[in-house]
Amino acid sequence: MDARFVVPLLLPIDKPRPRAYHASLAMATDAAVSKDGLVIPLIDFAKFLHGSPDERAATARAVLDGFQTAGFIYLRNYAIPADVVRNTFGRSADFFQLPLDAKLAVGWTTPEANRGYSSPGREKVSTLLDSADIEKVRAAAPDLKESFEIGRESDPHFANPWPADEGRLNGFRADMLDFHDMCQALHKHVMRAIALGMGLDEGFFEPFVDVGDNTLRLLHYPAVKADVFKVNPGQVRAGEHSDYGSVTLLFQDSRGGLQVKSPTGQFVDATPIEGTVVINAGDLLARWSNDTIKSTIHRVVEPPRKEGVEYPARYSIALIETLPGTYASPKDKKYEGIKSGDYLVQRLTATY
Ligand SMILES: O=C(O)CCC(=O)C(=O)O
Ligand SMILES: [Fe+2]
Repeated sequence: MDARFVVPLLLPIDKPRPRAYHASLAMATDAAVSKDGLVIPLIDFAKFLHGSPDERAATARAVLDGFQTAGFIYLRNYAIPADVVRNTFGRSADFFQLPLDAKLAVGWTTPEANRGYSSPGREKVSTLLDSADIEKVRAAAPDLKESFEIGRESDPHFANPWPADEGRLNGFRADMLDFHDMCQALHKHVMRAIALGMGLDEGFFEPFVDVGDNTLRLLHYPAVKADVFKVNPGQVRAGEHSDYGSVTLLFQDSRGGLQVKSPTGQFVDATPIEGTVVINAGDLLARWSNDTIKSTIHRVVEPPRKEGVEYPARYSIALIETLPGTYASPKDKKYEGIKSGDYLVQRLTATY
């Protein structure tokens, strides 16, 4: 994991915005979610990728505004072809159908490596920071999920453990690395939009994201008896948490269950919308932006359609990227500098 120092920005990014700014936001976005004071915009990213300078600027401001208000956005036309996303979901299902011992053979080892397979119950995401506290909630209600983490393939210190390239898993590694590359390109465009939205040079973040230190995370929430959620009221598929990195790209299937905490403290459904990717800001970006950007709590619970005795499996794929520090003047600075790699290891150590 590459360790980079926090770079404080000296830019007043929270100046009152002129009226025209809000008018341009209205043009660039619809709402994907609007409930209990939580408005998550649905943004046409083609207008950033291929639009006129005015369209690009308005889209960049909409992206930043979404991260500053909800902490979440939905993008459509984000330039990863739909059949590539579909294929990646299919390959992910192939992986999780392997026998348990084959998956354990490529098991997750350490927070520093953060690569490999975690069986159901291994990881407990939460808003807690202390390992003993997390252990208590894990024992009471383990997360009903399994995952496979894929890190940067060219990392000089850590190698990705790959399942044998045969049978159903033939070509799995190549497909995952291709998808990892496409996500990394999208991540860079999103960071360019954030920079432009902030009034910075578009390439401002490039030196911090050029290495591509990100984790592609395949997630499988197995089919589960519906009464599991009734017997244990604290039971969830993934506990409430915020993400650790800069931004997370989240591809979800059509099952539903993802919920985002509203400003009034209610969990609101982040309903899947075909052809979109959900993107949320993580703790490092919040910290780095002096909390002008929100790292919003979210979780995965039983699906909203509560018919039948068993809920079908849910799959999702997340790309999590780490990053380095925005404050108007040194006295406004809320956090000390931290290396992104050290921060991630600190959080992962408590979680596993
Ligand atoms: O599976 C999902 O929809 C959410 C996953 C998530 O929040 C995470 O991996 O951080
Ligand atoms: Fe998350």
